[in-house]
Amino acid sequence: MNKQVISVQQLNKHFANNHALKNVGLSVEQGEMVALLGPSGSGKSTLLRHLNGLVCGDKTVNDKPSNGYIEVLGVPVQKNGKFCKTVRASRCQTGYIFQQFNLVTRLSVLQNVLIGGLNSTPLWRSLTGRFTLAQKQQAMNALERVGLADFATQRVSNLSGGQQQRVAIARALMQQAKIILADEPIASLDPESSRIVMDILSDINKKEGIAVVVTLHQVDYAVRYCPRVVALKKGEVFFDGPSEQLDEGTLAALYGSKVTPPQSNKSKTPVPQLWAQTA
Ligand SMILES: Nc1ncnc2c1ncn2[C@@H]1O[C@H](COP(=O)(O)OP(=O)(O)OP(=O)(O)O)[C@@H](O)[C@H]1O
Repeated sequence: MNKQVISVQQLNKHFANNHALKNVGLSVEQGEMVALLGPSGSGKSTLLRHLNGLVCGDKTVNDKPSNGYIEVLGVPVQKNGKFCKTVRASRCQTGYIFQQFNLVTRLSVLQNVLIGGLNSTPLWRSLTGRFTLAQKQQAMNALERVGLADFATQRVSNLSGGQQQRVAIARALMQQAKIILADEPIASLDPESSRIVMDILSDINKKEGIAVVVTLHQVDYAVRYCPRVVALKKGEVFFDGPSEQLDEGTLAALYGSKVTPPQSNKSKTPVPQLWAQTA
């Protein structure tokens, strides 16, 4: 049996009176590629941010102390609505990809990738920007991996959105992330750039065995790239299973409107049509 890399138990999160996550439980094993689906506002980003220790769950549930617990890569992230001391250790091993790339656009592509290795760099080297030859080689390898080695010296601001997202993935590789959490990584990209970014994430998942959890609005991309789908609805886990089991009825109940399920996730042809949800 594969090692469990993410464990979420009884997670609740309120924002004032808004119950954004309701008793969420989730378990992800090493090597899995999981799509997180659900209508807008269903809690996908909030759940990802909890996994990365950016947000803490509720301390109490119905006036009783919460039993909420999150563990990532065997390291406790938060327990009973409080961060654990080990949260930083887990964050160092977690690559986080944002919709808006989160790069330093005035720096070069290579410098942005090198930033991914800062956790393993002494402070004085980080502050002076003096990276070792080995680190530069590692960063170049990461850029090679996402097909951007030729862009290493370019300013990030000169790159397209799709290319910038590939730099963000290279940065996660430089970080030697053991899992990747990607929050709507293709939401602002055109279909061709989206395909390239999803191909790269899928390749990293398959070749390195890195678990990937990716929030998506496009059901077709989820089915094509992710063998497993977890769908949230109004903060609750509504569906958790093989993506091929996402039928028309399930999708209609999830999104509250008719959504045609893609034919097959085995198809090698380009993703033909987007079933983007804006509910
Ligand atoms: N920092 C915050 N402060 C207050 N409310 C928040 C905050 N973050 C999220 N919420 C609320 O929590 C709920 C879940 O939001 P979340 O962004 O997780 O949904 P989502 O499924 O990722 O949506 P989308 O697909 O539109 O990004 C929403 O009602 C949102 O308004």
